[in-house]
Amino acid sequence: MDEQGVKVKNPWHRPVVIFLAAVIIVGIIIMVAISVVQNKPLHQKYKYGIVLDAGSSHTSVFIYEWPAEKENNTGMVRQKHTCNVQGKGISSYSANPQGAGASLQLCMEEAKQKIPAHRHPETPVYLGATAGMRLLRMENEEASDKVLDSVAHSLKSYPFSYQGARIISGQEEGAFGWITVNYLSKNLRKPTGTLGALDLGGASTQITFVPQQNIESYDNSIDFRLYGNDYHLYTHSFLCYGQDQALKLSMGKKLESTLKADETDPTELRDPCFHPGYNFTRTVPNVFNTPCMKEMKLANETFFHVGLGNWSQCQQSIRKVFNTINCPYSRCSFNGVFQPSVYGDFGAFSAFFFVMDFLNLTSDNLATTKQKLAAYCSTPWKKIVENHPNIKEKYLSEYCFSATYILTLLEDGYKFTSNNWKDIRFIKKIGDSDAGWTLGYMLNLTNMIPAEAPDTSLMPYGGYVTFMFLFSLLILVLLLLVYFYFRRSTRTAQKDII
Ligand SMILES: Nc1ncnc2c1ncn2[C@@H]1O[C@H](COP(=O)(O)OP(=O)(O)O)[C@@H](O)[C@H]1O
Ligand SMILES: [Ca+2]
Repeated sequence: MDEQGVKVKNPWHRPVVIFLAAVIIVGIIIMVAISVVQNKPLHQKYKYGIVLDAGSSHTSVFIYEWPAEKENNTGMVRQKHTCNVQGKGISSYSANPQGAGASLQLCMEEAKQKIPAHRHPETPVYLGATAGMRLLRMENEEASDKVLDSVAHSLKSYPFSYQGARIISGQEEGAFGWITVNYLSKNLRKPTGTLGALDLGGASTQITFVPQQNIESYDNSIDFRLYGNDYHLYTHSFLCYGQDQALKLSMGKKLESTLKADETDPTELRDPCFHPGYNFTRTVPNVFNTPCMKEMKLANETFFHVGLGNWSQCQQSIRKVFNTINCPYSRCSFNGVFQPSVYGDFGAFSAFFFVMDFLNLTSDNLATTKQKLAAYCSTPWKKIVENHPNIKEKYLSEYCFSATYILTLLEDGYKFTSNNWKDIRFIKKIGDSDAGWTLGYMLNLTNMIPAEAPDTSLMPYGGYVTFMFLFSLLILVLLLLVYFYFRRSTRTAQKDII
C-alpha cells in the first residue's frame, strides 16, 4: 500500500462537530453569566431596625433584620427578637415621667446584645406611642410631653441611631397594621387581593381594608403606591373602644343605670359580663378615671362588682356603648363614623387574637362561637380559676366581657355577618413576625417599600436551580456525543490506515 495515498480525516472539520463545540461554548458562557447575575451578593450581610410599640397597657421592643443587599424586596424583613418591657405602658408614668424612660433599660440592653456591635451606629430606633398616650395628651398635654421627653432621653443614651419618639395617629396605626400584614403575606407585589387589618388594643381599635365602595369621608381614606401598585384604603381608629376602655364605658353605663333605678348610690354592680361567684371591691374613680367618659360623682367611693354570668344580657349591655342612631353618610359603623361594607379576608390580631385564642374560638362559625361563649360566661368563677391557675386573674376575669365585646364590635359595629365570619382570621404572627403596626411603620420610615417595583433576580431561585440542572445535563450529553463520535472517527481512520 502507498502510505501517502491515505488521508486521515480530521474529525474537527466535520460541520456537526463544529456545531456541537459551539453549542457547548455558548452553554458555558450562558451558565457563567446567569451564576454571576443570580449570586451577585455572595455574602449575606444583615441590617437591623428597632421599633418600640408604646401601647396603652405595655411597651414591646421589636428588633427586625433583613439582608443588606435585598432591602427593597418584599418579604425580606423579619422579626429577629421581641422584648416585653416590665410594668405598665408609658402613659401610666404621668406622675413620674422619669420612670417611663428608665422602664426601657432592660429591653434596650438586650437589643445591644442581639444586634452585632458594628451595626449599632447605623441601626435606626423609633418609638411610637398609641392610644394610651393619645388619652393622656387629651387629659394633660404637659404630662404627655414629659413622658415623651423621658423616653426620648433614655433612647438617645444607646449606641443606635435615634429617629424619634412620638404619638402616632389612629390613621397611621391602622394603615401601618395593614401594610404589615400584607407585606408579611407577600400580597403587595401580586395582583391577588389584599388582607384587611383588625387591631384591638386596650384603648383603641382599628379597622383597615380596601373597600369596593366609594369612601365618603376624607378622614377615613388613605392612598399608597407600593411596588408599582396603587392602593385606596379605608381606615378608622376608634379611640376609647379598645377592650380596657370599653370595659370602663360599659361599667360606667351600668353604674349610671343602677343609680337611676335605685336613686341611691349603688353599693353593688350586678354585671352579666362576669362569672357567677365573682365578687370584687372596686373604687368609683377607677372606673371614671378616663377622658372617655364624663365623670359621675357618687357619694360612695367603692362598690361590689358582682358577676352574673349571662352572655345575652352581657351583649345587651355592651350594645349600649355603640351609638347607632346618627349617621350623616350612606352607611356607618357606629358613633356616626362612615364605613363601607366589609370586603375580602381580614387578619384580626392583638387582643382579638389573645382573647379568641384563649377561648378556643378562632375557627368556629358565628353560631357555635356564641354557644361556646355563653357556656363559658356562665361557668362559675371558682371553676374558671381552678382550671387556669397560671393565668393572670385580671385577664382571666375579663375574657367573658372581652369576647362578648369582640363579637358585638365585629357584628353590630363593623357589620360582619354569619356569612362572612369565616373571612376573619384570628392571627398572632405571620411567619416569624408579629402582626401589628410596628413593622409597617419601620418599612415606611426606612423607605423600604418603594413606590415602583424594584429590579428582581433574573428568575426565581427554584427556576434557576432547575435551569442550571437541565443545562448541565444537556452539556454532559453533548460532551458524551462528541466523545463517542471522536472515538468512532478515530477508529475508522485507524482501520483505513491498516
Ligand atoms: N394574653 C393576653 N390576654 C388577654 N389580653 C391581652 C393579653 N396580652 C395583652 N392583652 C391585651 O391586649 C391589649 C393590648 O393593647 P395595647 O397595645 O397595650 O394598647 P393600645 O394599642 O390601645 O395602645 C391590652 O388590652 C392588653 O391587656
Ligand atoms: Ca396596640
